[in-house]
Amino acid sequence: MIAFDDLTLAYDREPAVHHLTGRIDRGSLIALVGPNGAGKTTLIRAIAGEPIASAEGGLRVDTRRIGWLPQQAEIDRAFPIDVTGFVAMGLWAKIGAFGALGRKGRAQVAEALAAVGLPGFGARPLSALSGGQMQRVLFARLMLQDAELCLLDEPFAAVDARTTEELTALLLRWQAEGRTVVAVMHDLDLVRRTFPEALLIAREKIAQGPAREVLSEANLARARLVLASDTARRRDAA
Ligand SMILES: Nc1ncnc2c1ncn2[C@@H]1O[C@H](COP(=O)(O)OP(=O)(O)OP(=O)(O)O)[C@@H](O)[C@H]1O
Repeated sequence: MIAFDDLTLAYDREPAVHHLTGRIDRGSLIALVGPNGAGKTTLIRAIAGEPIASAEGGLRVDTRRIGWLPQQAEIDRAFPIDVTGFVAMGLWAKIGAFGALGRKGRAQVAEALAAVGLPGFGARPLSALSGGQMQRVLFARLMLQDAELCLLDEPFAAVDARTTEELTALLLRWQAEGRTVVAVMHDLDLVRRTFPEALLIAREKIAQGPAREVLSEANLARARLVLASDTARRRDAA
């Protein structure tokens, strides 16, 4: 589904992702992990098709049906829209941004809200949701996109244990439906428990494979070391 070929992504000539080679197979459920500043968000944004200041090497993504779940901080919750209107954005590819939602669309939105545990929340303004409820709403929108490739940036940040458990079950369901799911993750215990596969990066690739093996103490220590020495080298050069 995704192939990296000596991929380097940089801002202001500082590489955030460095000489990354590898692939993510169709149907994978994979966690993208690494220390702060490792390049995870940069990489997932590039996969989503966002232009990055400077890109070298190859990045191939084998579908245009991509669904994106941004970090919550990137969403303007004060925007005057209700939950139905927001979740319905997931249908834009089908009905267009200005198309009428219609009875079928409304039913699909209601079904998605029920699937994320928020039945009857459609008329609430976005600003009246808790953080965990907002995360469920983002999952509902992604669900309606019916994407082949689902990309999620820190989907469980600031979400309680029960919500995390319920939303994780959705990721597993999407994988069982044949979708490819890539999620930037910080909770390594959760990754070990629920993700079959992980890709650990520290600008460069540290390891990829079964999550429990990738997240060994030795690999995590190497990731921290690579990032710290890279950062120190940049500081000395500055
Ligand atoms: N828009 C930008 N302009 C310049 N530098 C940036 C920009 N976005 C990110 N960077 C830099 O690129 C590097 C990688 O950042 P990125 O956000 O991809 O890391 P991350 O692994 O997602 O980090 P975190 O776990 O802290 O969210 C960092 O050094 C960061 O400062």
